[in-house]
Amino acid sequence: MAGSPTIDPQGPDAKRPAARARVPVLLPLPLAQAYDYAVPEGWPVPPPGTIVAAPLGGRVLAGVVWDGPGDGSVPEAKLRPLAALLPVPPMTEALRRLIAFVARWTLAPPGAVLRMALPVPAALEAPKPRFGLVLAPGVEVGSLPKARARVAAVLTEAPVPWAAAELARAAGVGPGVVSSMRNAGLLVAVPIPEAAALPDLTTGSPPVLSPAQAEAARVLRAAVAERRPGATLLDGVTGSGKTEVYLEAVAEAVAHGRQALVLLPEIALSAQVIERFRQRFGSAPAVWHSELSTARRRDTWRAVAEGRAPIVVGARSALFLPFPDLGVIVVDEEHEAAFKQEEGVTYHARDMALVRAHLSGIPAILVSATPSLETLANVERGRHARLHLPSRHGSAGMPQVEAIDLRATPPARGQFLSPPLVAAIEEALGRGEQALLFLNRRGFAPLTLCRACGHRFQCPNCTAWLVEHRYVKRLECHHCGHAEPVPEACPACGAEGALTPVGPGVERIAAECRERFPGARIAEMSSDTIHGAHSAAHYAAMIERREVDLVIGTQLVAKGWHFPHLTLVGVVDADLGLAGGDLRAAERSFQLLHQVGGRAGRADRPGRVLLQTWAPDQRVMRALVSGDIDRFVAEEMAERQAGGWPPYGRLAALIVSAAEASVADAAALALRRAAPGRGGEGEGFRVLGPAPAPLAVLRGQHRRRLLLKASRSTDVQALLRDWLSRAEVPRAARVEVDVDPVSFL
Ligand SMILES: Nc1ncnc2c1ncn2[C@@H]1O[C@H](COP(=O)(O)OP(=O)(O)OP(=O)(O)O)[C@@H](O)[C@H]1O
Ligand SMILES: [Zn+2]
Repeated sequence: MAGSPTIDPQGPDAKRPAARARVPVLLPLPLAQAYDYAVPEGWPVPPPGTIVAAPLGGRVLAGVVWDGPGDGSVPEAKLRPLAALLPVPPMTEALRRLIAFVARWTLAPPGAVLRMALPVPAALEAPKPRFGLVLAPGVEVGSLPKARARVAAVLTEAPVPWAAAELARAAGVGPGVVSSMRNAGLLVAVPIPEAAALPDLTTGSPPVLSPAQAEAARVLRAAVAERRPGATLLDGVTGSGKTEVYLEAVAEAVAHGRQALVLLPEIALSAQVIERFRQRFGSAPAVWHSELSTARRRDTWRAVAEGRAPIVVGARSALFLPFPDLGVIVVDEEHEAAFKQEEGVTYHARDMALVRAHLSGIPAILVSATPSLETLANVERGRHARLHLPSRHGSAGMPQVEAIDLRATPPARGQFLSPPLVAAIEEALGRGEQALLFLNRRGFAPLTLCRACGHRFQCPNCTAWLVEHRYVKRLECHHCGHAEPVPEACPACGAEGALTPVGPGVERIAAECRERFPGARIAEMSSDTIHGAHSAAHYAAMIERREVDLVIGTQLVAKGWHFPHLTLVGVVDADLGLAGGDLRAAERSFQLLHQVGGRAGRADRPGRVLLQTWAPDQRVMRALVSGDIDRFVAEEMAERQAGGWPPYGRLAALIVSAAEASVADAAALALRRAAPGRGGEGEGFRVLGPAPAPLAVLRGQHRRRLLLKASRSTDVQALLRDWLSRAEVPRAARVEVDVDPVSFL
């Protein structure tokens, strides 16, 4: 051993205490980085992904051992020790990398993203063991008095742990009998295993697919079976069976013992959709959305983490659930703006679903009858594959779409349904079929004014009119929730009885219909009448049972529903979505109206769609009438490309807000001055603004917007980070960053 260095165990090092292991822990708070913690002596060093409890200030929080070296800035002596290792499966590397990616992409602190992945602290605690009663060994049933014998008989017949109350009920005795038997040692408590059985997903039945459906299903099944990463657009007209096809991909994942995640816009998470899963698989999927109770969230989160939930159907936040072994991600209605979270971490769930699938090395399926231009551009670039279903299933054809030119056949004064639409409704009702009138505006009238002095009712907190809601007799702001009673007299001039509603909301259309079609049974469907999945299901069932003739609704009824007897769709104001200069106004209007129209004639009777418009020659109207989606997309793409707008360019918005207009202006100006490049212009990018946001005042906050417009190859995040670090924004102002904005309010 001569020459080799040796370590003297008695050397000076031995006298110092062994260096304590330290691990970085990311906590679910808006923190930019993980903090270091000491691993208490005798503990194994927890690997990245371990869910731990760690002290911060005076409290103890659940966090995740993070990747990479810690920041190392805290001297060892000051390092606080971990409080506990929590009894939950570790967070997978794919999910940790997703969190890091979302944080980088949206410029949100990683801890704020982590919070979305640890949304129910209660799920991280060990489930409390539950106990049930069984018969003590050796008890002679025959020797017991009558009441006790009845209890013993139940337990002999069904020797499983019983809850005391249930046992008493089953035996037909009072609860006192059970507790006295327990005290006497005749019954003993044993732990009840957690209700953890995997649902049986084999009893449902798939339909016989058409050749086109079967071919699409085959391709998707193969991708899932082989764990082939990459995204596929599954498109096809409304009612073509896209859902049936992606359910096959889900079935394939489940057959391989892997999990499947299906993301839906919150609004589409209806009982009807869940029922489709139940029918296909024989068992209900796990459901995840914002309305769940804490208990349901805790159970579902744990079931997912422990691999006991093979299929999860959820709104965008389901993207951050702790799947140990995901096999496929489906994003249904992928074009929906609702996938973008607008508050807090402003992420786009469709885009980040693609990231999660990529990080997990699994296929993603994007589903839509009217795909987003973003997705279509990715198909064009060869980044996504595409499967197309060309026609409606079975005998159902596409509905016939016609525009009603309001200039030629205007509604009568003070009314909103034109003579041709009224005639079509009468015909449909006369045939015993159902009609749907669509208007994407809640309430009775979007504006109230005084005929005497012209006073308009405006929200005191927002740049917005107050909307009259006649059933509750209130004027409401749809942005901040401000509400006030409708006054008798004009607050400006004092004139009485001079207040006039201007324009229609669904309540006003319903009123007009009640007058015009006195015998018709009318259902109004908007978020004023429908509170949550339960009441939506109630309405849907009434419509299915044909207890309703005429449905009047907002976008709540536009999507996903399948009502076989509904043959006529009337769009009250087809121009509504085109107002305002939003980049995506035409695209979104087309998608929405096409979806609404797609509710007509889905079964054996032909459907008809009537669009009331003042501009029948407008591009969107022509596209809807001709049904030529490809041409519309080509025209829209050409415009975006010419202007360098998404999907051919990139955008990021900075929204400045402050209680004082002058502070908002000063902050916006400071940002403008610090803008990257020369005068806000550089290689591949340009800063636009500041300008007052379309909602210049919202909830009492004055708002200004700046827009960074860049080429696709520009590193927008790097520009933004550098920009924000240099800008000296007054403390009283707030700056929000929205990368890839979807809303321009
Ligand atoms: N092969 C099939 N056999 C029997 N029924 C089918 C088949 N394909 C589709 N259907 C039925 O046709 C209707 C429309 O299908 P589905 O909802 O899957 O279409 P979709 O393309 O997802 O529609 P949308 O885009 O409007 O949501 C459903 O009631 C579905 O059960
Ligand atoms: Zn308001």
